[in-house]
Amino acid sequence: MTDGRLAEPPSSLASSYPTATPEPKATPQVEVEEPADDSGSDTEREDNDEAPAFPSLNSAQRVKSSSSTGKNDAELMPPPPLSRNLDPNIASRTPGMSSSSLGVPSSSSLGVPSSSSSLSVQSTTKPPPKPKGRNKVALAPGHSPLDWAALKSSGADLRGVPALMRITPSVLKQHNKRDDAWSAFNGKVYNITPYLAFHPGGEKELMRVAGRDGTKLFALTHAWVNVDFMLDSCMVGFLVPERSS
Ligand code: HEM
Repeated sequence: MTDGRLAEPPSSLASSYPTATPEPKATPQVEVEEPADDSGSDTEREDNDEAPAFPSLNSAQRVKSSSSTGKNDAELMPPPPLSRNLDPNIASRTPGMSSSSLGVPSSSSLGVPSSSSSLSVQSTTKPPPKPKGRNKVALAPGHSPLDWAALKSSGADLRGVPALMRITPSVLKQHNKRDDAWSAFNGKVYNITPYLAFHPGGEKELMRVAGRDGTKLFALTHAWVNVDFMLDSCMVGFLVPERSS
């Protein structure tokens, strides 16, 4: 059995661990005066009252490791981040903080306007502004752009004239009815009657240029539309100035 002496380090060992336990000689000098009824060897009793070192100074735990944790640096848990910028907790991020340090492209680099917070979600519920002066209409069945492409390449006569003509503004003006509508675009005159029901902007809009030069209005509405390609099979001639007589 242990009698307390076993836990007491030999004087040689104690001197080799100066910081592990208080100096054995310092404390006993104080405590030896307090117990008055103790008998026997004073020196031994002083040592017995001393709390044993735990783990024992010569224990296997102490021997096998040079550090107090028994683990080397590689086995230890890494220290907490020094800066909260590195904190993966989203709630701790400050608004507008650069996210480049987190490996995330910043909103400004993506062309996304930043609001109060770089992490805020941009609202996508706002509808885009409706362009003014433009309004597509619902085309009747069989009158889609594909249907028009099929019709104009079918070989059907969409011109209504045997050959291309020289057309003056006064002559053009005579063709301003729905069933006989001509219009000039970029110096070329087209029979627009066959295209009326296929026009995505509606018959009414297209009839605004019937019997006159529609170049300006066409360019103001949809300059990207290729009228030459759309109405090539409807061409009736070229717009020329009035004859001076
Ligand atoms: C005969 C010549 C014309 C042709 C071949 C033509 C053709 C077209 C085409 C292909 C579109 C669809 C455009 C798109 O989806 O981006 C369109 C739309 C439209 N067009 Fe024309 N167009 C002609 C003349 C006109 C004229 C003279 C007007 C005059 C006011 C007009 C008013 C419109 C409108 C308001 C739309 C609806 C645009 C939209 O909201 O997307 N078009 N047209």
